[in-house]
Amino acid sequence: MTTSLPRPLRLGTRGSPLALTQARMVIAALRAAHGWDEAAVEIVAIKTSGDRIQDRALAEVGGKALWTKELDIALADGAIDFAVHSMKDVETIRPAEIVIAAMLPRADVRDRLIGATSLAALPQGARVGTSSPRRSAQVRRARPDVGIVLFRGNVDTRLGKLAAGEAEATLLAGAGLIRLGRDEIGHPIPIEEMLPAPAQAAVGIETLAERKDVRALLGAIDDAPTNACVSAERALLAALGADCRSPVAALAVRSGAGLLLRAEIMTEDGSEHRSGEAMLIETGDAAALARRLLDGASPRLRALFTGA
Ligand SMILES: NCc1[nH]cc(CCC(=O)O)c1CC(=O)O
Repeated sequence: MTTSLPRPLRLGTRGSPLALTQARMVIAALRAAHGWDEAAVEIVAIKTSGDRIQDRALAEVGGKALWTKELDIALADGAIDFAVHSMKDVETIRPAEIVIAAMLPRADVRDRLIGATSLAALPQGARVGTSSPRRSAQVRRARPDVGIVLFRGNVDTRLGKLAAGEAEATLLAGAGLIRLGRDEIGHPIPIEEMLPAPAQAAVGIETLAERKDVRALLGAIDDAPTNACVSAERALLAALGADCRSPVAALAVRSGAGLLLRAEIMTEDGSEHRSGEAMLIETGDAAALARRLLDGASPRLRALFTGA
């Protein structure tokens, strides 16, 4: 490490078990890439607004930057050198002074159903616990008889609610379960049946644009294919003008030399739905897909978005 860098480097993260696990994965990757010792990076856990609000759907709270604001401030203040996030929780539009410097290799992108082996196997009229407008829409589309109940909190809180009988089933990202060492939990839902959230299963690292030294160190652990796919999904979100209230699913995968982007917009009750896909050849192709989805949407579906 050069002398201009603080030692230890301070890694900012939320304090949830998943966030801390992801932070340790980043430290392990940095140590392997740079040959650092154990003391090179220190974890600074910071509570975000999203961690404090447990009783309402986040979409209802409607606040901006629920999972990042406090970490953004810590970056700006120099209290931390970089921040680790689940990319799924990072707003589409970031402050100009912050850059996404690296992403770890993406994990399994699929959602998992816990409590039944498949959506089709859910009992008639079952309750499914989720706070995600996307998951609600996808479940209701496949199973209009199913009721949605609000489930928030970290993985253990949600599993606790399920065990307490507050719902017959719940949905969680497989990536989180795998990273937490809970790979035995739940049944993966094929992406044809439930396209994941944009940026699901990707861990990103942000720092200040002006911290060239830190950006270079982080760049060494960037997984370029993950970064390209997640960036395409985020470009689609930006073009849609999606916010946390807009049910959107999107997944880019490598296809030949390029990327194939699949996307879906829907109303939360699952009654309206549009999906499409595009090979991404040029900059702007993700935005063109967004426009195509919105152009064919009903006024009610289009009203959930502000873009294109
Ligand atoms: N919104 C919460 C959140 N943010 C990231 C993950 C899981 C890990 C990931 O997708 O990277 C989760 C929980 C979940 O959706 O089950």
